[in-house]
Amino acid sequence: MRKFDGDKLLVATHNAGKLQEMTEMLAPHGVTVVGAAAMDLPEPEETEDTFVGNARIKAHAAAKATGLPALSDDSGITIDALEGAPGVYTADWAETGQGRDFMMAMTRANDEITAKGPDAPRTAQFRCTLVLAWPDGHDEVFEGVMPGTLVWPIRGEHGFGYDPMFMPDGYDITCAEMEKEEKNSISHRGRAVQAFLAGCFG
Ligand SMILES: O=c1nc[nH]c2c1ncn2[C@H]1C[C@H](O)[C@@H](COP(=O)(O)OP(=O)(O)OP(=O)(O)O)O1
Ligand SMILES: [Mg+2]
Repeated sequence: MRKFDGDKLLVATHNAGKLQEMTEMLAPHGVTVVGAAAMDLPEPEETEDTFVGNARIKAHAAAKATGLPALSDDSGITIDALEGAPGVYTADWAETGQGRDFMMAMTRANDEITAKGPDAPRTAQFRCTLVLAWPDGHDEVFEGVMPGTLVWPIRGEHGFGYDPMFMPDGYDITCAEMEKEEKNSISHRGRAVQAFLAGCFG
């Protein structure tokens, strides 16, 4: 596996919540995170139908544009009662034309599960694929999963996206009720970052 040997890492995301979590998780390892917006990078179209496909698009676009290694994150939620939906379309469910509305997206998720009947499982997984791409076209892929249950009504003010409806296995609070360190220690993104650190450092 190719090593990352810089001290500044371009994280190819326009999502402020992801960027904050990456910064918190990588700072203790001496890595300074720079986001896509700070580098004036455009937001590429995510035209693939897999997490790894879209993560590759974002990482390679940023690496080519800057000449620096770039780490992207493609993530989302897979709901068992909905055969894995919204999956790679997790962000699309929140799209309104005037920005994203995650209350609308979470309501849709709850409504679609409820429509499956009282016995439908409420289990789901948060999934994260990280791709580290270099300007020469090489890349490395890392994945993380967090299993849990979708609760209704939503609870908590922390985090972002679907955090207020996601209760990780082994917890009786949602990701939006956790301290950020706690979420990072068990989350899909946290697990993928651990794999990245184990694979690309040292
Ligand atoms: O820890 C999480 N807690 C709550 N919600 C989350 C999480 N992780 C992903 N999600 C949801 C919201 C996000 O909008 C979508 C991913 O969509 P995705 O295209 O990968 O990210 P994005 O468009 O927000 O930012 P970008 O593509 O610039 O990295 O899944
Ligand atoms: Mg996106």
